[in-house]
Amino acid sequence: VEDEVKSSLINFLAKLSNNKGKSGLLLGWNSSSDPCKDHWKAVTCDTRNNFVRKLFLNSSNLVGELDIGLLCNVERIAESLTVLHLESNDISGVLSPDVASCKQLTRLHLNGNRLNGTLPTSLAMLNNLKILDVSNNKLYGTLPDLSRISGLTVFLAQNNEISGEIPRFDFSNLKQFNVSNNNINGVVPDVRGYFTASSFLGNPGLCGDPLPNKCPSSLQAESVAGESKDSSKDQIFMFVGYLTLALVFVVIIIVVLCKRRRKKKVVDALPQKEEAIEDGQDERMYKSSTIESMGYKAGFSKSETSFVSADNSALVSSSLVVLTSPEVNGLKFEDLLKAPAEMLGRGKNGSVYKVILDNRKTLVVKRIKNWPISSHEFKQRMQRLDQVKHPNVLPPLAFYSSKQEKLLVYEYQQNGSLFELLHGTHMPKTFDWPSRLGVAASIVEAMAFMHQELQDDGIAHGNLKSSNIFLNRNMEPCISKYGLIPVITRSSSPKAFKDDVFGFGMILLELLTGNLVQHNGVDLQDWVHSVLREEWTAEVFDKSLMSECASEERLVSLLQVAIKCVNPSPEARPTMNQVVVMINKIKEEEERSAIGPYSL
Ligand SMILES: Nc1ncnc2c1ncn2[C@@H]1O[C@H](COP(=O)(O)OP(=O)(O)OP(=O)(O)O)[C@@H](O)[C@H]1O
Repeated sequence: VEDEVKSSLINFLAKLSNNKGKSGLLLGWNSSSDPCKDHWKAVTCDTRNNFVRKLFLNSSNLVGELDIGLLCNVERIAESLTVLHLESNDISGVLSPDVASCKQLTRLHLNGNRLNGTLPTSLAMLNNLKILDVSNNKLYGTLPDLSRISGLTVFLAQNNEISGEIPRFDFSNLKQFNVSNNNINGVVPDVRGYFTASSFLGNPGLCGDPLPNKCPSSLQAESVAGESKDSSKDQIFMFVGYLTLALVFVVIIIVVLCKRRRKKKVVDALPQKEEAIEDGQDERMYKSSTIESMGYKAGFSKSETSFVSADNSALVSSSLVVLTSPEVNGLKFEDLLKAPAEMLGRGKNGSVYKVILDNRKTLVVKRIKNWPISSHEFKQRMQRLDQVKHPNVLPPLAFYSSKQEKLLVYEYQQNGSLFELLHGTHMPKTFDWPSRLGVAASIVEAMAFMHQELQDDGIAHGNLKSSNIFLNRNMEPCISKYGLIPVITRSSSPKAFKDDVFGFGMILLELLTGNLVQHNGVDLQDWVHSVLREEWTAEVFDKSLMSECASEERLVSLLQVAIKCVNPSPEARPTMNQVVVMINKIKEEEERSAIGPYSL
């Protein structure tokens, strides 16, 4: 490490410790040794190039003054320093605008000191910043506008003397936000339900949702007026945007109209009500309707429907085939048709409805249009799937098949999907590390079982993702929609099974990071790789896992399994059986550590 870097680090620490050069206080840093090669205390370096990466000077009894320029004005430091921990000391002084030169900073922890002055607006130039914690200081002045920092996930500034209004933030990106107990005034911006009142309380001049005190209408109007003034430039962009959208919309309508005209000529079977719903002409019909009223008479009449067992179903082509699950014993098509139905979702290949039967049993009917699979093959597949039952796989309960559409009936899962559990706004506090590991183990066990049973039939899951994993009434994972993919030719079949392994790897990454598969246009696996390349492994993990002190060793082991599963080359990915072995090993280690060494 160059002399300039060394002397700047020493001077920075000396100033923080009030120039009291006591050796203990200075952590033994001295100019005759090397911060990286001699492993200075509290310093982490990049082993490849000996650049200083992280400084851990938190809780170090530092009572001096902060001079961030001593670090950030040295190019070699500014270009490599990613993490700076100074929290829980007694440091005074101000954070100078020089901080902006430390461009690589991802975490800046200054909380729990006596810092005063205003946060510099130049903080907005720290494009890589993810965590900024300045809480519990004596900061005043207004908050800088950090909305340009797209990756900021934590902003904490509570318990200061900050005034002015809350500037713009991208609340959808933030995982933690707190400005409580300051002197902030004005209207709370639209936090879209991401944060509760506790993030804003203790600011007498602040009002509006989610705070209990409503804003006086004059203030509300002022804020709207203010916003509109600020956003005059935005409005021009928005106008251009809307114009483009309108044009696209017109083009789409023309294309849809042309298509519909062509379709009408070929198949004239769908009744008009159905078309209206599918084209979104009458949204009100979705709710409190029945499947029948939604046009499920399409292509067949009620009188044609009949209850038939799986065994002789192939003889009756236009009937609901009820499979062997006892839950739907005696289900008739009429029962489905007359039951109240609610649309849960609609994709490009069909829609999903929640149906409540007379006996209060709640089902889900998935309707798939134009699935390129012959009715014969579809029936064979459903009946094969019916033979292969696993407690963590949601079996199809019944199905209907015609040339244009297929219907599939599943049991409704009221606890929602794994996707909602991980990324929804109502995430319970209890989705801790042991539960996540348990969920991963159950999914992979079930998938390995299904693969083993169905490999010869060439039936893979085909779309394994967290939104297709539901939580049953015991909060155990249940894999849904197994095998709902186009027919796989024998030659492509091994790849489909390895694609399931990829899907499972992505679920592991979601469980470990708490992030979405796609975020701001970046694929989760690419993001994870980029963080690992930089040797910032701990930064990958979900903050809530870190804060509950989950074993980093086992988090890393599971991460390694995930990385193997998402290998770009399908052949290099492990089989589901191999993944089971790897995950069970981690689970056993976890269980051993929970029992503890003395209880044996
Ligand atoms: N068995 C079920 N129980 C409860 N909710 C369900 C069930 N099946 C689907 N849903 C819900 O219905 C909605 C639409 O389901 P669908 O399967 O079409 O989801 P999708 O993930 O958008 O589709 P795709 O997998 O084709 O991309 C989702 O909100 C899903 O959570």
